[in-house]
Amino acid sequence: MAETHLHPLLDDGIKPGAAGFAGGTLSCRCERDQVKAKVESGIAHNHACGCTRCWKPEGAIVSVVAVVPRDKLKLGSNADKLQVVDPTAAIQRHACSVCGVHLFGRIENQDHPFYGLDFVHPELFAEPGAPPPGFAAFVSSVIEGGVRPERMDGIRGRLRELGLEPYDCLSPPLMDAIATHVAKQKGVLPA
Ligand SMILES: N[C@@H](CCC(=O)N[C@@H](CS)C(=O)NCC(=O)O)C(=O)O
Ligand SMILES: [Zn+2]
Ligand SMILES: [Zn+2]
Repeated sequence: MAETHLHPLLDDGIKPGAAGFAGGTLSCRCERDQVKAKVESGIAHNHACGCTRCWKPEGAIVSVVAVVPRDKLKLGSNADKLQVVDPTAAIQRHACSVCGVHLFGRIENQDHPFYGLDFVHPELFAEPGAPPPGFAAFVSSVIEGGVRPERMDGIRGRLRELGLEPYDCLSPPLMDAIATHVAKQKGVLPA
């Protein structure tokens, strides 16, 4: 059977991050006039995402995406090239209108469980050492991106081999965090 290529950051095995990784500069992939943003923080919840909305490099089956506090992300040069991909989505993905890379995704709805966090793709950091992904989310969604359903056993098997437990939504701790937020909003749990 053909090898399963998931993403350039995953295909050769997952490399550990550097202890002191504290963010750096994200760049789009234009040959010139790159859009840049500075992240003055480490990343959290790094994971592979199989959904159709997250940016992935050409040929990848999954994206790799993590979060940073939104107040730690500062836009830099050529930010005027950014466009919001889908203004109706919960995550407003700011994409370079020339190369298509999503520089960051932002949640503007203050009631959203993940409000305050921006989504970033760690492979866009100039600096090495970002902590590696720890699980895989929205794995069944790769079918919506055109992957044949017969490949799913191979894809989930490869993710497990890499130590990335595959989930078809988010991981249990993140699903619990979302449910807790909703329960507090509804008043069934104390705020
Ligand atoms: N099956 C859908 C799932 C999309 C989805 O729900 N993506 C998740 C993970 S990134 C999400 O939180 N999306 C919110 C958003 O895109 O605004 C697809 O693949 O398009
Ligand atoms: Zn670009
Ligand atoms: Zn996604």
